[in-house]
Formats: sequence, structure tokens, C-alpha cells
Amino acid sequence: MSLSAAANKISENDFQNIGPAPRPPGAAFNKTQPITSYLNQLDLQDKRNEQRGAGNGNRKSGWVSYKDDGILSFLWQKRYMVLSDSYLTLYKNEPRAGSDDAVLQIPLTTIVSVSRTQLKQNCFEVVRSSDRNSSASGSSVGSSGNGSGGSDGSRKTMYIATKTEIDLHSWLDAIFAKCPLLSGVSSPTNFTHKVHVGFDPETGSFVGMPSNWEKLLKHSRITGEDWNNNSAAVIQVLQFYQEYNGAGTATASNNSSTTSLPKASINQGQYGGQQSRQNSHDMLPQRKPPTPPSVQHRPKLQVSTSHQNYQTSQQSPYQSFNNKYASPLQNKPLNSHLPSPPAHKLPYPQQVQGQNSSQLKQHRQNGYAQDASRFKHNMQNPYLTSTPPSSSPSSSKEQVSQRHAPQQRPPVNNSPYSNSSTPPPQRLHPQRAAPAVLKPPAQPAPSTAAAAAAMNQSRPEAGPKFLQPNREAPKKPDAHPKKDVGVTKQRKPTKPTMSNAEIMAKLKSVTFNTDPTPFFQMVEKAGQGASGSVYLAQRTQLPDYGEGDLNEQIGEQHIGDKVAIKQMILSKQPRKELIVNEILVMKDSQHKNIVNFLEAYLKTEDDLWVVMEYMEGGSLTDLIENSPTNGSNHAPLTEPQIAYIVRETCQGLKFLHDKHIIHRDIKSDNVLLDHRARVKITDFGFCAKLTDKRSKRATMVGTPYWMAPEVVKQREYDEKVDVWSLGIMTIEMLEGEPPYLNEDPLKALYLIATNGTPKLKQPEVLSLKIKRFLSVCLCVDVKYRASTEELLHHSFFDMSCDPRDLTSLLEWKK
Ligand SMILES: Nc1ncnc2c1ncn2[C@@H]1O[C@H](COP(=O)(O)OP(=O)(O)OP(=O)(O)O)[C@@H](O)[C@H]1O
Repeated sequence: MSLSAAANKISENDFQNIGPAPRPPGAAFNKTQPITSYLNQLDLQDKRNEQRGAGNGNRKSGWVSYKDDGILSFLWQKRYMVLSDSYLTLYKNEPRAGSDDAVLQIPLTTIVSVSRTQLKQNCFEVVRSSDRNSSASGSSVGSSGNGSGGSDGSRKTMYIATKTEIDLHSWLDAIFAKCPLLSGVSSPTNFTHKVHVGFDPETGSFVGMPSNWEKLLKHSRITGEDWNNNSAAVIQVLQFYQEYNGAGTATASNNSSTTSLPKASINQGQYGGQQSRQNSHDMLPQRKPPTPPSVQHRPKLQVSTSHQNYQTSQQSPYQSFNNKYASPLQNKPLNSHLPSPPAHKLPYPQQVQGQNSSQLKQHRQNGYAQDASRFKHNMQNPYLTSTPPSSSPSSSKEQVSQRHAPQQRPPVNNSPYSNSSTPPPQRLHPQRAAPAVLKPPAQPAPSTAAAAAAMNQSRPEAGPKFLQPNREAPKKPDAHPKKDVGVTKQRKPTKPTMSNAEIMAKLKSVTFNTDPTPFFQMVEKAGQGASGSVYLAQRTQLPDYGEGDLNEQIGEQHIGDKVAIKQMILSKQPRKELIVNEILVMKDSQHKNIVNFLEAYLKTEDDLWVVMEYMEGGSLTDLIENSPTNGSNHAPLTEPQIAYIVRETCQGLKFLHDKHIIHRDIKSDNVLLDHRARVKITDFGFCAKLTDKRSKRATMVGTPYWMAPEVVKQREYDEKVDVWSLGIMTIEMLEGEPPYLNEDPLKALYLIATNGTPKLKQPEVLSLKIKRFLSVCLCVDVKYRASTEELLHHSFFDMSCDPRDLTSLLEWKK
């Protein structure tokens, strides 16, 4: 098959739908108030019913607020409750003659306990036995009664809140009077029952939640305070996190894969010196020992909202682009009193004295204690204000985090980080090497056994499900039928937009159907991705493919050229369409800042080789982690080096954006450098094409730590999500890692959604230019976030160094 057939420009149709857009959360869900406040909006009580007596043989009825403990039942719902002689029934509306919209009907014979609870004001719980063989012939109506409840075993609990205390007593008395399994005398109602809304600070755990969510929350270190601050955001991130990753899939992420080189010959002689590095690459991408944590005082940078940043501006966002962020400093030049750090060594207090690399590694793996309360919203400018941290950690709300306090780290006095003597509990931690990538639900891969056998070589095993940065199929959404409770919008399972056959046909149209083994000599493994391994190879032959585009492409290649070959086993790809995506984008994106696609081969129906230009320098992540200054008190890269790399990346992005393509996974892992420090973007599997008809996207893809808030919040988004990620990548070069990396991905999502612009660790050592630059990249309000076009005019890029000034950073490869 000739490539010529596939040489057409990319059209929208070439982009596979990699998942349905999540429906935006409902209006109630968008509210960022504690769950308790929803109740206050309800008219809880039909006043008329307050007058009715209890246990007098009459029906008692009235409006209440209701919640059961079934899955996804987080919100209180307004219900009309009727207590008759035989049933306690909840209706959506006040029942009228002939109408019956009961949502739950509980035979009184099944009610085993009724007691007051402090779940919320004027609240009581009704526990019923769901054992159909019990004395009662239970009959439930609606979803709440069909087993979705999460109570232990055969018991289900529902919560009822009334508007007034008097009404509460009246209901309790009435129910007690009518339920045969109760004593007929109500329990005392004026005691304190320690049950808390959503989060029990005593046990440190969430209550009343589905256990899988509770587990996720526990691992994520989302705290009760987070919950109280923004319960809606917690539910929101839980919801889509579960949808994309599957609940309860959290596992340690440190698996290695066992990948052997392909059968093609390996020139050990020439490249033997690389063997040890190659071995290290045989693992799933593991990053280096962690950035040494700081235990120094950190200036606290205030988080802002973009609204505040711009509200005084009379100019259009980019008329004022260059001075907008200057104004606060003009009033108060924060850094003017500070000596300018030498450009090549920005001081960063990241070193823990005496911490060796294994400790650091352990530190990375064990994670960090943290206090989510440190992330306080306020209305200061994000990167232009530098407020020294409070030296007193006494206020829990103001307390500086222990993010960089490893469990084994000896206590360091004189530090706001050192006051915790309690080691944080063990939990799952994101690995820098393998940040969780949230990608849309995927079809399960077909059986791989036959294909693997045919390959006659070992292949990377599926990595851990939770944190693998890959295209592995996330777990299917919870099989439980979800109730729409006005909060959660259920995502329908993804329907593949193309059949396997169609995908294969598309793939064949952009690849050669021939065995490329004779054309290349495999040299060494260059890297391991989730979808396959990348090898350094040398061209040994220039095949004659006949007429067509191929000759054009091959014509530019020479025997002896180094190339990168990414090998993928198709049957192991849960999302083959992503690979088609990647090839199509790369083919049509010949640009100096985009990794050049050369050709692709479908060696067998199952074995795909994608040939690209070889980027000797490795990824920007490698560069950061191997920087001589990483782990010291200095930023891994200097500002001029950063300016150069970001400018080059931005050029590549602008090229894509001009074609209305969003990359959607910009991060240091996806920026590669060659031996001359040329900078190129790679990994186009998650690109999306915007069109006139579809100028926005909503599918959540990417890697949590780099995700823009609008993606996390499941709002519609456009190319500017890449600009946000570019800003986060800039922080990686300054601080060694993206914000919240040491947080569980779920918590990171929560923090992105609620904190907005992240804080810098040490803004006072940074130039005004880079802070301005970050401000316009990391602007929560997309309107005011810069486009790539605008960024390219930013004065930050004036300080870009010559690429030769990066060669020292590439030394580690040699
Ligand atoms: N063109 C290239 N030249 C040199 N090394 C490369 C090239 N492409 C990838 N690599 C190396 O291989 C590693 C894996 O690349 P790959 O694109 O497969 O990773 P990934 O994005 O993590 O996975 P995937 O795309 O399969 O989800 C990279 O981190 C990089 O070190």
C-alpha cells in the first residue's frame, strides 16, 4: 500500500472521536458550596402538616429533604413524604388523585430503627431491613429501593431532614407509633449523635459515601476541609476520575515492564556503552530520584483569580499584555531589593541537607505529607506578589504544606515544614515517571495471546492501571446503574466511532504493508511508551517503493541515517484510533518544532512500526532531571534556557493551532530535543481538530497535573488548554516538577479545579518577565489567557539563549 493514498491533508474526519464529551455538570453541581447549603434552599415543610397529629390514625405528610446512602446519592432531594398505616412513601410531588409518582415506598414492617442524626440540621435516619424474607413484604418503588443503597448487608438507611425541630419530633413520633418493629415509643431526640456531613474529622474518613469513592478520597488526601470548602468540586473530580479511570483501580505504579529488543540485529559494539542506560529504559519510564525537597521557608505566593487580574484593566486583554502584570510591581517592586540571581543559577531551596539519592528516591515513592488547606484562594496577583510565609504554622488554614517533607526526613527545625512529627499514612503516590494520564474510556483490547505469540518476542506487559501514562483502557465505568440525582450526569459508555476494520483500513492507508526489518539495523532502545517501545535504528537500505509520495519522503533519507522507530503491537492497543490520529497529525505537521514523521510500516496485521526522526537529546523531562542543578538550590534550567525551549515549543504549538489542532497533552515528556538542542513536540495521539462546526471540545484528556482548569471542570475548551500546559511545563523547568505532582492525581485535579493559578515555590528569585509570562499562560479565565500567537511576542522570549547554551544539559546523554 502506498503512502500516497494517505497524503491528503488532515480533515476533521481523520480525527477519531476519542470519547464522548462529558455533559457539563448540572446547575446545582456547579455550585461551590457545602452540600448542607443545598438543603437551605428547599422548602422543607408544608406548614399545613405541622398541625397534624402523629399516630392518630391519620396520614401524616409533608415536604422533607431526603437522601439515601445509595451510590451517587450525595445531594439532598426534596420529596413529599407520606406516612400511612402501612407505608412510608416518598413522592416527587405532592400526590394527587390518580397520580402516583412515588419514588420510594417502604413498608413500615421493614423499618427496624429510627433515630436522630446530626448529618444535618433537623435530621433523622430510618433504617430498614431489605431482607425480603423478613416479616415484611417489602415493596420499593424507584431506584432507591432496588438495591442501590449502600448500607451494610441487608439494611438500608435513608436520611430525612425537616425544616423545623418541631416537625422533626412530630415525624419521629408518628413513625415510632406506626412501625411494628419499633417499640412504639420514640427514642430520645435531644441527644448528640456524632455523624457528620460527608467527613468525620474524628476518624479522618468520609461518611455516607460509596465505598469506592471513599477509598479514592482517602488515597487522594482530599480532606474534610476540602470537602467543606468545595464539596461540589470534590464530587466533580471524583465523578470524572471514576469515569475515566474506574473506581478502585488504584494500585502501586511502580511496575516495570520486561521488554526485549526486537529481533533485528543490535550493534552492541558501537553502542555497548549505552547498555546500562538501555536497561534503565527497559523499565516503564521511571524518572530520576525526586527533586530534593525543600525544607526552607517558602515565600507564599497568593493565588489569584483572573478576574481580579483584569478587572481594573481598561484595555483589551492583549493591548495591555505587556503591562498588565507589571502594575502591581510598579506600585511595589517586590524584587527590587533582591539581588538578581545569576541567570544560569537560580537559587532554589530544594536541597535537604544530607539526603542521599536513595533517600530521595524513597521520598518520591513514599510521597509527602500535605495539608490541603494551604491552598487558599484570595484575590492577589499570582506571580507578582511574594509574601513571606507565616512562620507560625499554628493556623491550620494558613499552614504551609509538608509537600516536601518525606516520611523519613528527619525533622528540621526552624521550618514551617517541620512541625509534623506524625508521618503521613502510606498511600499511593504519583510517580514523576508515570503521571496518571486521563484519557477517555476505551474499548477493551482484544485477546492478545495469538498476536503476542506471532510476535515471537516479549512485549511490555500492561502496567499498573492507575498511574500508567498510557493508552491502556481505563476500567469500564461502574457497572452499577447510576441514578441521575441532579448532580451527576451519567456518561454513556463510549461507543467506538469506527469499527476495528475501519481503523485498520485507515491505518493501512497511511502505512506500508511490508516487513521493514531489512531496512534498519536496530541499535538500542531509546525509550518506552505506553503503546510501545521506541528504538534507535540506522537505515541500512533505501527500499524502492515505486512511484508516489514515498519516494519524496525516502528520497530525503540516506543510508546510515539515525531514525527512531516506535514499535507497537496493535492487538495491545485499546485505542488504535489514537495511533491513527498520531500518524495523521505527524504526517501533516512537518514543522521544525514538531518531531518529523518519516514513514510507517504495518509489518504484520498486528505489528506497526512508526519511523520518525531521531531526537538524541531525549525528552525535556530527561533534561530537567539530569540537569546538574536539579536537586540543588537552583532551578534545573536557567531562565534564558527556559525561554528558548518554551519559545520553540510555542512555535510548534502555534503551527498546530493555526491548523486548529489542539495537542492536549503538552508536558515535558512530550517535548524532545535533538543533539543540536532543537526542540520538538511529539505524542500526537490525543490531538483534536477544531472546526467551524465544532470550535470547542469537552472530552477530558491529558495528564492531570498539566490539565487546564476548564478541562478538569469538564467545560468546553479550545487551543488555549495547550497554553496552560505550556505554563505548567515552564514551571517544571523552574521547579523540577509540575505543581501538585506529589499529590494524588485526584487531589491534583481538585486543586487545579479550585485553586486556579498555581503558586510558585519561590517567585522572588524569578524575573518579572517570566512571571508575567506565566501569568498569561496560567490565567484561569480563558478569555484572558494568551494565545500562542500572542505568546510569541512576549518579552520573556527576548531573553532566549542560543541553542548551543543547552549543550551542557545534553551532556548526560553522552
Ligand atoms: N523520535 C524520538 N527520538 C528519540 N527518542 C524518542 C523519540 N520518540 C520517543 N522517544 C523516547 O521514547 C520514549 C517513549 O516515547 P513514546 O512517544 O512512545 O512515549 P509515550 O508518549 O509515553 O507513550 P505513548 O505515546 O505510547 O502513549 C520517550 O520518552 C522518549 O524518551
